[in-house]
Amino acid sequence: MQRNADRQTASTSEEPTTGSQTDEAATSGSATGEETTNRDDSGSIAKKGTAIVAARGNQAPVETTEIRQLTEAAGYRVVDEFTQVRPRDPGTNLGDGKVAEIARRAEVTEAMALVVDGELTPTQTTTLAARMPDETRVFDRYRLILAIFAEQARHRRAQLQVELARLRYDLPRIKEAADEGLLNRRTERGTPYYDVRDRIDRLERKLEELPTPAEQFRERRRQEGFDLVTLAGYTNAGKSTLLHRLADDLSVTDASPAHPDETGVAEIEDRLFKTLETTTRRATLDERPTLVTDTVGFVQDLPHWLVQSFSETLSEAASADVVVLVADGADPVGEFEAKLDVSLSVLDEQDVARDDVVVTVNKIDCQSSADVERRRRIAAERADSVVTMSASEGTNFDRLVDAIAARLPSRRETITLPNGDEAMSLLSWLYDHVTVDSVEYTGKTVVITVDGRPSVIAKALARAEAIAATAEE
Ligand SMILES: Nc1nc2c(ncn2[C@@H]2O[C@H](COP(=O)(O)OP(=O)(O)OP(=O)(O)O)[C@@H](O)[C@H]2O)c(=O)[nH]1
Ligand SMILES: [Mg+2]
Repeated sequence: MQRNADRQTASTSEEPTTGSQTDEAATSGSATGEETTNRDDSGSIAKKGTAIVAARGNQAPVETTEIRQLTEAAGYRVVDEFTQVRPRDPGTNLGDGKVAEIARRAEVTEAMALVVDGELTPTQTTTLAARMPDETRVFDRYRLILAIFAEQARHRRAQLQVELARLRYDLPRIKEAADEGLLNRRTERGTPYYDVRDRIDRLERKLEELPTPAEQFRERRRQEGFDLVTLAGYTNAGKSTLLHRLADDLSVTDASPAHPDETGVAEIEDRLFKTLETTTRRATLDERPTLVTDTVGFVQDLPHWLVQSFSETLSEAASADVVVLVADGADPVGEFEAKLDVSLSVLDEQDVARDDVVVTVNKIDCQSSADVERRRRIAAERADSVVTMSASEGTNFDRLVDAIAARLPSRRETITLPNGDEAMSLLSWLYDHVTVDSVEYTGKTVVITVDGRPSVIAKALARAEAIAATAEE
């Protein structure tokens, strides 16, 4: 009961029409502690029908590319767009005339959504919804992003994070709605505002208590001698494409995965936010066993509270040996530079050392060599290791692997063993776990030179000592 009351308070100010099924599921699932999602099996967002986007700017032309892409990422087909170059109208954001025009168009196109680029106040949302046809839901930019995240969240932890992000978004709005008299209902436990604040507190505690399988998994894998590489960067830059190229065996899914993410095959699509949770695949880089993790793409103008809610995926970067920052070389140069700066500062915030970052200028197949060079220089001003490449065509892929390998922690050692079965068994283990630079047979002994993660080399040396000790007995 309480849940419904909460739900209503959260939706009164923001969602004039009811939330989607998956929105409901994500909310109720976390409130009751059940694992419930109404996703379809493919994990994709169901097509929801048509949408109209509207954007306001201070001068023409008003940019609509990203809001259109976001709307498509949410599962809508954009049928029309309206732009407005006028100061913000306090009542409707867009102005009465424009709203009337949009309403007529929404009627004709049977639009299921009106997406306004920017932030709407609760009053504006209510007013806009009242003027649109009944079936047209009204979203602002952040509500739309939250809806995408809610639908894509597969695991319990991600679902809780999404709900927390939604509530953080709702809280100031609920307060504003209450102040404006749009909301004066009290629930049995208090005011809607305090109910939501309580839920935020509860969720934060719950998230703190939940074990983070990703962390445990990483620690174990590190012990086992895997190097950890994380792919980061803006949405649509080509991270998942690169993961496909780096991974060992994408067609095979592990029957008993050590971690739920490990079965995942990262989806590649020319759509924003295709990857909303991390996916990890095995790869062999310079003969070293590596785990490569694909992460959620950054998006321009993502508010801080939203970034915070997805800190877990960013923390993948912090615990990696190497972070490959994938930059979209097909972006216009100004945008390329701006996004690179934001990406690097996000990594800085996560305490990723610049030395551990390899910047890839991706999609060079889309640019002339002069344009590629311009972008390479911009990247080289900011990071020591820069590779220009095409993930989809494989151009310079080897250079990227070399650049990553050069940054993996390593220790070089020469191991001398008495020749025999034991030595051969250790040698085959070494081939699996480190780079074997040379093997020399000198009759009674085998001299092996290896290069690999310090923890693995230490393990190999201990095994070699044990073999030598047994041979002496
Ligand atoms: N021309 C060209 N297109 C590429 C290249 N690499 C990736 N793409 C395309 O760019 C689009 C986005 O690629 P993804 O790999 O899904 O991008 P992503 O960074 O994983 O995106 P998110 O999961 O949304 O963060 C797809 O259409 C890819 O085919 C490239 O080197 N050249
Ligand atoms: Mg992806």
